[in-house]
Amino acid sequence: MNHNDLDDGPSSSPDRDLVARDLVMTYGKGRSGTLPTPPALGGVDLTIRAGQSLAVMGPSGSGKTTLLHVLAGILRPTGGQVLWRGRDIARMSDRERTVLRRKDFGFVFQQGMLLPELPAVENVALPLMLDGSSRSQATARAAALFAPLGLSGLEKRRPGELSGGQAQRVAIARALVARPGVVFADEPTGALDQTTSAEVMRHLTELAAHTGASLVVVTHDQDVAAWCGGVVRVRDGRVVEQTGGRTARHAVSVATEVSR
Ligand SMILES: Nc1ncnc2c1ncn2[C@@H]1O[C@H](COP(=O)(O)OP(=O)(O)OP(=O)(O)O)[C@@H](O)[C@H]1O
Repeated sequence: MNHNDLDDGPSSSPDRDLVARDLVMTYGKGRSGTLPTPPALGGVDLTIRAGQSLAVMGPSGSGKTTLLHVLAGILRPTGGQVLWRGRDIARMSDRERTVLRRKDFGFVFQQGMLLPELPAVENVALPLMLDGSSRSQATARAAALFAPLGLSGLEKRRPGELSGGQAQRVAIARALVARPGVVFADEPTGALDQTTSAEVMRHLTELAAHTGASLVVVTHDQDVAAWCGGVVRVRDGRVVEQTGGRTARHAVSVATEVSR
């Protein structure tokens, strides 16, 4: 099997750090005569280094998903900067942010969000085709990810014919196939049992580490967070603690396994 497309390995480059500076996000303005809405993010500074994997944890409503969406250019912050490759994402036009999300970022959501009518391999190939690859090229590159993710033989299945864990592994392949700089995952194992969840996290952290992508995972689950090299704790829209900062713990083992 040829894994040449995956063989760059993690590297560190300040140019590929994702940096948040004094991020503020306030939803709505609050009705006149009422108290102003408290900000969902109240001034967040955070650096996600190239190849680093970080879990974002915190109580419900603390601002985790808002932070992920602002970092990923899905939401425009009320204040502050998100710097990526020398540019401030927060100041980009909607069109530029759409292109950036397609080319530079990958996404894994709680429910895979796969297109139900397409076979698994075409779901994975989609980001490459949107970026101009031919169907045959895109499908070949997508298919090469199935074996490392333990999905051999499932290429032609529709999402409805996959288990929850298999569907999430297909979503992981789709998130990483275009070699993004950063992968954002919001509760990627929220719908899975503990064993399947561990398997999905193993694949997600291994593939991200092997391709050199940074990884940001929002989770309530300590076991899920333990797969990441660091943890950011958010409370009331602020980062109250950051620990760790390594690449994913399986960076070395995957390099061996995937390159075999
Ligand atoms: N679209 C929105 N409009 C208005 N307020 C919002 C919106 N989305 C989130 N909020 C508010 O912003 C705050 C942070 O929400 P967010 O979803 O980021 O928290 P969270 O930590 O991800 O929560 P959970 O763990 O429950 O998913 C909450 O007070 C929430 O009610």
